[in-house]
Amino acid sequence: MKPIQVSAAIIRKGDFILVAQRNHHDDLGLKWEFPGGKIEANETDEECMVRELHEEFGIQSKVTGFLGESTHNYGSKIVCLKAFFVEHVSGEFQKRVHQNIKWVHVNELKDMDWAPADIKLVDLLLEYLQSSN
Ligand SMILES: Nc1nc2c([nH]c(=O)n2[C@@H]2O[C@H](COP(=O)(O)OP(=O)(O)OP(=O)(O)O)[C@@H](O)[C@H]2O)c(=O)[nH]1
Repeated sequence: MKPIQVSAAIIRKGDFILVAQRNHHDDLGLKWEFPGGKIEANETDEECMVRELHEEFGIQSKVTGFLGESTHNYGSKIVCLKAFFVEHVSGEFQKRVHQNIKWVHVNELKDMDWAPADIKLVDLLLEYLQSSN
């Protein structure tokens, strides 16, 4: 099975990170994720990131760095998630596709009910934040 390539955004405001809850109608409904989505043909990971954030929230953004990746086998599909640090450039966040979106303090990230592929990314993010303090 070929992994599905997905870009996921780490958007930070001080000690808070933007997290999104998958719509109850969707696969992995009500699990929390980092916003983003599947890479389309002829698109780089970074272009995908900016496009998805515009589609999902109506914002303009730019990718400022790469955190790391997590590959998870869901049985019916394998997802390769690449997490990027993203800066919010302009526009109000609008909740267009998710059940919920919220800013969560970094100390509370571990307590969220994450999509399984994201658990490794949360660990990478916490390590990164500890080492950059
Ligand atoms: N955007 C995003 N997708 C994630 C994360 N973690 C994770 O397992 N995924 C999976 O990666 C895929 C992302 O595709 P998408 O966001 O475009 O999702 P979708 O609901 O349209 O997918 P579908 O076509 O499988 O229904 C989904 O299968 C989703 O379950 C995450 O943190 N962010």
